[in-house]
Amino acid sequence: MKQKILDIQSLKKNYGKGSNQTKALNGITFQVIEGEFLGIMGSSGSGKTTLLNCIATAIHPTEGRILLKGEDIGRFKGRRLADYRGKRIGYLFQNFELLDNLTGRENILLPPAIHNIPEKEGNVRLKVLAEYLEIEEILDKFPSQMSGGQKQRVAAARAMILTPEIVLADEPTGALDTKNAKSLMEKLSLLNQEEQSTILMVTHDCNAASYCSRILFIQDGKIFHELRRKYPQESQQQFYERILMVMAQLGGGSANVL
Ligand SMILES: Nc1ncnc2c1ncn2[C@@H]1O[C@H](COP(=O)(O)OP(=O)(O)OP(=O)(O)O)[C@@H](O)[C@H]1O
Repeated sequence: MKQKILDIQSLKKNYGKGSNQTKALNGITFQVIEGEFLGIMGSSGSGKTTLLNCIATAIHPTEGRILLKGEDIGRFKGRRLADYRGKRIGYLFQNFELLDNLTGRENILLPPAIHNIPEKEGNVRLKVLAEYLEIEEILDKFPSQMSGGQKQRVAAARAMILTPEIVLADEPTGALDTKNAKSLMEKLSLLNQEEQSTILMVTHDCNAASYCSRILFIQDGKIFHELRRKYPQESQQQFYERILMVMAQLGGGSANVL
């Protein structure tokens, strides 16, 4: 039986006070299972980034709990909190966030260096990831010498170098053209299948979402709908079409993705 990695329980987040208050998250409950590739979709302002920021411990929820393998992340302090942020979760940002003065290899090997992981161990993992992500040829280039797609694949290797329990991806295809977005999604999907890496991805992009095994749609801080890819009978194209239909119902901000 697969393990529950993340357990989000009745999560609420309010910004501001009184009449100026925004209920960004208004009671969100869901679980992420080991090896799952879960997408979070919703129109602009629906609460997706707030949710990701709560999981990343960048902000504190107003109410509710987030458990990682049964441990309440809201109680993590000091070393445990640093381990959670630095090792137990991996983060993939829309704008790559690579350090410009380091090569691809150095960027990827930064997390193991920070966490005192033996160099050999980091290099072994790097080799595996570089092959999956097809970045062997660009490891010694600087970010300024890479294309957007290459930067994001290097950033993906950095997010996964310490084999985190879950990878949080915030609009990872947002700054990529269609071809590079497809290539990135194929590689993330491969890593998800081959290594059973658990991925939680926020996206506006219906194409990117069609690589997920399940999608939660958020509206006004609540879960509005859930779609699950039907294996093996449903093709990715059929899943994509079902995603489009839900996004059309969500209206508003979704219009620009259709
Ligand atoms: N720091 C903040 N202070 C006040 N209100 C905020 C803050 N951050 C977000 N909000 C509000 O909370 C709601 C949810 O915002 P959030 O950024 O989580 O949405 P989102 O779904 O990620 O949107 P987008 O797709 O545009 O990035 C919005 O109404 C937003 O204006």
